[in-house]
Amino acid sequence: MITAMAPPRAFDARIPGSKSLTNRALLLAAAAGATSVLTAPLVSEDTLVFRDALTRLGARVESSEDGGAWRITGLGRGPVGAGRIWCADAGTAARFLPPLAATGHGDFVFEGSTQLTARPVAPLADALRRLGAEVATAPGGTLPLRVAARGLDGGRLDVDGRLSSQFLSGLLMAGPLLGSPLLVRARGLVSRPYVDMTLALMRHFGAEVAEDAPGEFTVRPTGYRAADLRIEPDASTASYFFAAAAVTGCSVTVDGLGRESLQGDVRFVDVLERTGARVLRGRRATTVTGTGVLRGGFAVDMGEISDTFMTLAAIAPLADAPITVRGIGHARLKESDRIEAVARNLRASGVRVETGPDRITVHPGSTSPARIACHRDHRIAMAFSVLNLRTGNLTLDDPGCVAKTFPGFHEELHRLFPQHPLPPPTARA
Ligand SMILES: O=C(O)C1=C[C@@H](OP(=O)(O)O)[C@@H](O)[C@H](O)C1
Ligand SMILES: C=C(OP(=O)(O)O)C(=O)O
Repeated sequence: MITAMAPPRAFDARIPGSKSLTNRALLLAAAAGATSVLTAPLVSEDTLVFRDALTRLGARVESSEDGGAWRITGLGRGPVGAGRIWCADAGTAARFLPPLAATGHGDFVFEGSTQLTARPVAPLADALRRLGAEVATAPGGTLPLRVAARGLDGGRLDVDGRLSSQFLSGLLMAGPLLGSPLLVRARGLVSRPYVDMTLALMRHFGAEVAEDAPGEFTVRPTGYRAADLRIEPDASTASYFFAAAAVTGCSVTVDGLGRESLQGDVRFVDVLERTGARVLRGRRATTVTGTGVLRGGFAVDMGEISDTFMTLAAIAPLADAPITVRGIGHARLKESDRIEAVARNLRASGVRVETGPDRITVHPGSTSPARIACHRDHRIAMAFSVLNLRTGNLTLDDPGCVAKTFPGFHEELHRLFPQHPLPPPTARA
């Protein structure tokens, strides 16, 4: 007798817009001379702080009545005036906005949270100084960063890209507002797909930028043209829902995130495929179907998609053999030292873990009850929530920190997987 297998339960996950696309599009629209409309922008701490910062720098941003679109009327040049600009926890604000400010005229001071202040901006400050800008940072090369702006000419520039790609992205986006062409060469660049996203969006807003040789760019001083853009769902955020499919043996589809996505993190599904999940890559949607069993016994370089390494590392104890992630040294400089944060939390729940400067190996094992230390890092909270769908014995010390990129994370995970506990309203974003 042949018995038909029941098809896996299938869900559509509602994933909010990409942070990286939203903040780039906000900046480029604010630098353009007319009005641009962004549809389906991400509404979260990182994008609201970026939007407020641009408003302080002189752009006008209005929300549609349902909040589903933002209308941005840009300046057509760099900002003029003076002000203190609050960047909160947003690396994109701290690294994209100072180069924009340097192309204007006035006095701008960029400040951030204690967490953001611990993250480097020195390579960016150095690059701006070499272009002739007057820039000061705190003694360790961190925020607060002050720009005394009086317009900026282009020129030839080497940028250190080993710690973050955001320095290069920020400089490239300022390029069309300079007085002459900018030729920039990046050394040791990490997170390359984010630079491709920068180039694609700059071109969408009318810029002329070319990659003359790998890592060498020319930006022409054309200014920007207003343009409309629909923001794709965030691929890093989608990784938690795809991983949830893999560990629970169901099927999760994210609409609007297809194989032509501008986001490198869409490649996280290739890594899940190595664990045995089935992946369907459509032009406009991606589906992951899991088996509930994870195949381990491999090493993978996630240096280009490092925001998703914790999604894999957190579920790795469920695999049948060790999993090693390498190439992720720069993940130590994000909202937390992410290699240490993942390792300590897994060890606290009884899992064997080894780390190196740019790698982590997680061994199979069952987890004992533990309180997960989030370090105010949204991705630690979201990644360990996926592991907990299977183990049910983990609690987060700070569930509200997901608000940096997905304030509704707990509600959406709970809607699809009711075993995910909803934190009390006071602990939520
Ligand atoms: O440019 C961007 O939008 C980003 C670049 C990446 O940072 P690094 O270049 O510092 O790795 C990524 O981790 C961050 O979440 C967003
Ligand atoms: C590293 C991150 O953010 P950012 O650098 O933009 O603050 C992130 O969202 O994982």
